[in-house]
Amino acid sequence: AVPAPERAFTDPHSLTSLANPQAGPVPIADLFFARGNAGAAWSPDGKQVVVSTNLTGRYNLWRVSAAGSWPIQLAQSDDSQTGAVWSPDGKWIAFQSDHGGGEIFDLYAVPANGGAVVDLTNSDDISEASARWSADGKSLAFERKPKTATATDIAVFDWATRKVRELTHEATADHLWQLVEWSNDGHFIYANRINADFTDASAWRIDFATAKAEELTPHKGHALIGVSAVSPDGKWLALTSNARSGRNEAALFDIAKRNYRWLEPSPWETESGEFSPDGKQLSWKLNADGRTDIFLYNIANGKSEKVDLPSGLNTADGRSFASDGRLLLKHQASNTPSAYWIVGHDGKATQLTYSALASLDSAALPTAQLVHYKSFDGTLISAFVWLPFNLARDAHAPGVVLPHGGPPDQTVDSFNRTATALASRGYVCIAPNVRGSTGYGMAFQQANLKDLGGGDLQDEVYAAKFLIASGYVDAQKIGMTGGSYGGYMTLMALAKTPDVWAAGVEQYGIISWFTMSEHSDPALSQVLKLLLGDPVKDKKIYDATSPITFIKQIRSPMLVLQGENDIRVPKEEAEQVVARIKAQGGTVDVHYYADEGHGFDKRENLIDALQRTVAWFDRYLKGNTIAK
Ligand SMILES: CSCC[C@H](NC=O)C(=O)N[C@@H](Cc1ccccc1)C(=O)O
Repeated sequence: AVPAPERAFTDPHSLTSLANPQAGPVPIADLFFARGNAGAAWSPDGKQVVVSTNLTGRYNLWRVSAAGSWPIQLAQSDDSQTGAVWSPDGKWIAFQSDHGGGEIFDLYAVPANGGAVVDLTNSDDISEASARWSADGKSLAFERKPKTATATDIAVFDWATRKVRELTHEATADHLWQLVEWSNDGHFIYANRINADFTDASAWRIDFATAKAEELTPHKGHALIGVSAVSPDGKWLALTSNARSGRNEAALFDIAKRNYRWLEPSPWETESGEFSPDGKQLSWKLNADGRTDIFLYNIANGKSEKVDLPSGLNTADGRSFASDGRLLLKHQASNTPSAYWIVGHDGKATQLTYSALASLDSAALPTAQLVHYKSFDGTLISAFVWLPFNLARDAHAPGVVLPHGGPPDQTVDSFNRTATALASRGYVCIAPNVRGSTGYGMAFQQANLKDLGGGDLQDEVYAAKFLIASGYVDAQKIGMTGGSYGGYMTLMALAKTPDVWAAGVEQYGIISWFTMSEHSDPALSQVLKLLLGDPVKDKKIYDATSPITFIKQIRSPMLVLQGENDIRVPKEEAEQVVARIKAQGGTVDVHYYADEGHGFDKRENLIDALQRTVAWFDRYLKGNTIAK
């Protein structure tokens, strides 16, 4: 068994469908009129907040009074506007935007009181993103990646001259730089240098004047050590490191003495956040099996207090402290769409934004419950299960397994529109955190290395078995759907374990790691070398882990959904899936979304993709030809 935190095993028979006279199929469009939130930032005076939200069906910037007000749209575009940061003089908001999901971002700025948007970097072949203002407002540090480069570097934009100066020049092909923030005195920029498969990282300090970069956390072997903030007096770093236990742990790091003060012991992963403006507190996050809470650590007495928000997924988008110490946090849960909350000096949390359609009553929405089951080799797997209301335990219900992307990622207790749509229509859904997922320590995260679609696929199969063992689900009516690595898993599942699955919906999934290494973004081709080895020397591994090797065995109907501009899993993958299944006489359908990249962003496409998914499962798992 792969080592991971201890959890109690769940008897599948203990799952019990609740009676709920209010329950019924949630209209799919309503789920996407529950708007999303893609980042928020305080104004320097703490009176206003800028939010990236899709109130219009597009992620644009909106300004809202921190005391609560009707939101005012600052900028409009068909393309998503994210990463908003307010200039220190309060006059400008810088942000990033790409074209049609193609991930080649420019940096833009919009006057905070309204006015024309300025394209700051205006470069078609270089991506500029994640801007951070220097405290004097004269410079913006940002992450820079030319389209054909393997590495992301750090550069600075001079506000007065509009000139860009590159600070780092990554020499290896398999490392990238992640910008964190400036020191208050403007002398340094803090950043993380990370290897492309996210198994090794170190905190660095870059001298703004000379561009000299110094590694602050050198270490032997592989360890993930990342800085998330620097204290206002420049003495401490907020660090997250797995060097001590193999699990991410939040720590304070004394820059002069180069030593650690670990915050709170926990069997679960913890992550450092930001310092309060007075430097007395550090925020940190506890991730207990996919449910997260924010805590405030008092640096003087070493005690932590939990921020009082409802249970679920409580997160900080970065830059969450206002200048007077109030906190801006995001809360969501499986039956609650995300919203921003402000935590006052008295610790009381007040909801700032309301994004759900009034008709989406949490009490009528299926809620996810956390379960734990044993996989083929005894490894304990955590999963969220959505059990429909009013369901008879008669082994008649269809079931759907929802694999996540990554592979290093985690299904968390978020508002999951796919699971809600399906569970409200009688599908029992399960979203497992299979080996390879984050959140359970590095040994667990690396347990699918060079074995993609091996042990991790078996963990998905055991998720299906868990549903069947509950007594609710018909073993002949199990489907799978997921995006990216989740799409890969769907292809691998229907091809390698065809007896288990009656239908699949693969969204921008990978059919061949060989063609991926030719067509994917150069940075991701490097990732493949770390995950699988060299495509020529390690051909056997590439063959054994590519769905195309097993595609002849696919028997169940497959729906393919793909963005035209995806640079991570390019359209060639979807085209091969369709061509191969058609050629062997199988059932396959496909829909390509123009102006979409890796995942769908535009409301009409999100609605369309979920409607097609539900219709596919209604047809092939329930035997209905018309979707409701
Ligand atoms: C160490 S995996 C890094 C790849 C990246 N992960 C996180 O964002 C990613 O884009 N993953 C894709 C799938 C993929 C994996 C490897 C190479 C290309 C694509 C995903 O979103 O699941």
